Amino acid sequence: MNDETTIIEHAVLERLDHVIDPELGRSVTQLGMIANVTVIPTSDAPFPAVTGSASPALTGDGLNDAARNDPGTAHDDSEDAARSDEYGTTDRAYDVVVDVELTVPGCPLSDQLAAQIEQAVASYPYARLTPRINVGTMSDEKLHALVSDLKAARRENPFNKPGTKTRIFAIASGKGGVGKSSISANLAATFAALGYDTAAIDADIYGFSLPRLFGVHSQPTNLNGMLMPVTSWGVKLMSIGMFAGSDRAILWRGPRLQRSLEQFLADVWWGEPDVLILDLAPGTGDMAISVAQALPNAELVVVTTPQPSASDIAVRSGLVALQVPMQVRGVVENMSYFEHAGERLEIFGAGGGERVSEQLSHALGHDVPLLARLPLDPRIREIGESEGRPAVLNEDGTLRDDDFGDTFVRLARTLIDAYPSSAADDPR
Ligand SMILES: Nc1ncnc2c1ncn2[C@@H]1O[C@H](COP(=O)(O)OP(=O)(O)OP(=O)(O)O)[C@@H](O)[C@H]1O
Repeated sequence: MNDETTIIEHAVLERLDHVIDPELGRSVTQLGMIANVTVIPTSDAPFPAVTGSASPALTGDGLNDAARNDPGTAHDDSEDAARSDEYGTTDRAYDVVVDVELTVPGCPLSDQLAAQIEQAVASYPYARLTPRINVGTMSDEKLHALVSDLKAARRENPFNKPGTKTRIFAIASGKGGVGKSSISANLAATFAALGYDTAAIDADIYGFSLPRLFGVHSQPTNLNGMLMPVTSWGVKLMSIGMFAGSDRAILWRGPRLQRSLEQFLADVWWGEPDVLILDLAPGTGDMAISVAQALPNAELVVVTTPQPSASDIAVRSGLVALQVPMQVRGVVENMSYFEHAGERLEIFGAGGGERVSEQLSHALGHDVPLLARLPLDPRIREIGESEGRPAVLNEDGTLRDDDFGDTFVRLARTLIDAYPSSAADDPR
């Protein structure tokens, strides 16, 4: 190996530092996924070049100008320029063989990663580099070490650590069928579309809905016992429903379903999302207590429909905050009205959201506002359940530019922009 190939090899490795594994959120070099980089002069290229010749890269008409300007391959060009001055490399051509080791064989994101690595290699501006990517799989030993590292890193940054940046919104309802899952899915999709790194957990173990609402049919990747959430519509998702029917579900879950939330938190690689949405099981039961224990920072949002039969029990789901350290952020009234010929018909009556808001404010001693009222709209069911897309999104994943979209954007911003009113002086 001559000096120049060594320099290019280092430059390629530096560029690969900027290639981020989409699932693990770390660079492929940091994860040990680059087993080897070999730089070989291409046989039919002019070699060696005349040292000190004018460099096309430096005069602005060089190779890969577009790639140089790509922020994804941001790099300290002054160092490269010095190298180019020294070696005059711009008319040289090399094959760059990159041996990539994936964490699991047949990783669904391997094509995406390979393309990013190719782009990073080809973006080197001072020589013509032809990437040759060999994709393999990590040895069990290496994978074991990587997963141990990740687990250690995760322990340093759990969701319940004071000062964690992740805001956790737990969506609760007194009874089933009021739209808690639909609201969880649409709220998560809204946060993601607004640019927040967003995760969602289906904590409704027996009545899971999120896979269907997000059109997820795949299973999470299992990295030696650590699971990667499945990303859909920009949201990192985890649900027991992704395992239904598989042997792995039974093995992983065991008989202790009530401890599922802790397992979702402990066994899944979440990184550090800005927002975590929890779709709780209906009722006032064990799951809310589990959430409060595992995630004391969680903020509860209570969903109700307008009729008293729903709102009375919704109040009880909020009163759980009297027993456990959990902040109740507000109330969302769903199926509030149906718009027909310009008129708002209150099919399920009126006032449920306000009643829940007033009663919880009174009982908890701080303001529990009515945050939003959502219409009864058949598209919520049709798009969510049949098409596997949260109805707040257009087909291209952008937010709907109408009342429905605006309501969710306002709800998301209200939740994220303000901290719970009583958090600062809550002695718990
Ligand atoms: N605003 C709405 N307009 C029309 N249909 C809605 C609306 N909100 C929810 N739905 C539909 O109502 C049904 C129940 O909604 P969803 O599953 O979200 O409720 P849930 O409270 O999570 O119920 P469960 O806890 O039983 O899963 C679904 O078919 C859903 O598509």
